[in-house]
Amino acid sequence: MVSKAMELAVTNPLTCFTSSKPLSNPSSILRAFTVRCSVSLSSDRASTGVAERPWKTSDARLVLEDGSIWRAKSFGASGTQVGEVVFNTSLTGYQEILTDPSYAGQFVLMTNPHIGNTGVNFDDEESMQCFLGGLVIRSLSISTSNWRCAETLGDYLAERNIMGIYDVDTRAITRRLRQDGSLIGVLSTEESKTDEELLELSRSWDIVGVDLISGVSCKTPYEWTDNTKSQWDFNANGRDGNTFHVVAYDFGIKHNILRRLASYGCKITVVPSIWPASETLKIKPDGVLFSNGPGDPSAVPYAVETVKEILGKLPVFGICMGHQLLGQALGGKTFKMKFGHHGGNHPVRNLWSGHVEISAQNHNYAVDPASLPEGVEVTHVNLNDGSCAGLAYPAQNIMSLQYHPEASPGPHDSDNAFQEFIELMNRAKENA
Ligand SMILES: NC(=O)CC[C@H](N)C(=O)O
Repeated sequence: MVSKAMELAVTNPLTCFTSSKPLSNPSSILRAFTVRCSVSLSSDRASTGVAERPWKTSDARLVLEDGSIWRAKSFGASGTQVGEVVFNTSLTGYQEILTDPSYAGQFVLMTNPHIGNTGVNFDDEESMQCFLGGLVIRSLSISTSNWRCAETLGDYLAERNIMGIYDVDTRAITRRLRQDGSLIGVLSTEESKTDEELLELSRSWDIVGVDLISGVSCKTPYEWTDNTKSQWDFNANGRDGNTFHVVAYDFGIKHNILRRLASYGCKITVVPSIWPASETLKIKPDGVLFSNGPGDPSAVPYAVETVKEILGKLPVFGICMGHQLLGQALGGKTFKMKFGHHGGNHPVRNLWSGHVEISAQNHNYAVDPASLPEGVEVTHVNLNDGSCAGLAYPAQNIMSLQYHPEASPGPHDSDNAFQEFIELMNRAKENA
């Protein structure tokens, strides 16, 4: 009997099924063997050292809330997981993406079809954990070839209990997300679960209105001392060597924000998302950074209150979630975008300098500039859709960016934003 979800999927022209039936044509068997044998070699290698079967058949499903069912092959962890599917257009840097806490609750679909070729190493992590819901890719590399590779991507995900699927039509899913907007999906390797059950799960879960930052923030304050390692450091000219003390609110902070601040000479105290503003003011830092973080910025009013209490008293810099919280604290509103911006190739115009930066982005929400009060300036605009990409309120030493000057992964065009924050702190110090 054809299930309801199957029926929906069959009637939907974009729905993709990968056959798990044995192939009858000998030349296609040979083709399948040559292509897939190596995949199973790489994923089976870790556990047994030998390939157990010549090719892997589809053993996983991605069920989207629109009723479409995408058959795929699993790697990493197995089980059933629900999340919001977003697509990321970065060509490189999957490990930084996997460890970006802002992806909590989301499945990241990489539009670059070839993933896993550099394996993973332990230097490129953006946090101590993978918080994302799962990884969706077209093709899992059959080998890893990088001098820093310490482990295969599949083993890394399995150890961290993160599900991955490959051999799925990521272009078709991306086109659907662009057309209909981000969709909730369920990834499952459990044959015992029916399509209807998975569809029901996808339709009963939501990411809007949920506080996700409390699940990824540190629990106690700590000092950060590492800077960008000398072999990777760039843009070192022009740093004035002054030391500024920055309190960084960890709403899911990426390590490269901390590395870049340290490289610019900052001494950094990282504090949890619920750290009271009064405690920050007591420390008397030179400036405050409000970090990136996952989820709906309008679902964390306590963080907006903290930002409000600090505004006007110290120079502040907001990045992504931090920018959205600042927008709200200044009286503005945030809204959910259709499918957001996720990738390392987003053009942004700096309205003050006129320069265009190619930027790294990862957000599903944005600040509505029309909701902002007089005096607050939109400083940067995303050139793909005209959305607000940066704000400033010079009278109160406030600056913020919707995107990622720390990149990681992504181009370094926007690194100068850290220098601007240094100058903001410098001016405030001189005028004090
Ligand atoms: N990278 C981030 O800080 C993400 C911000 C916010 N959670 C969004 O999705 O819009």
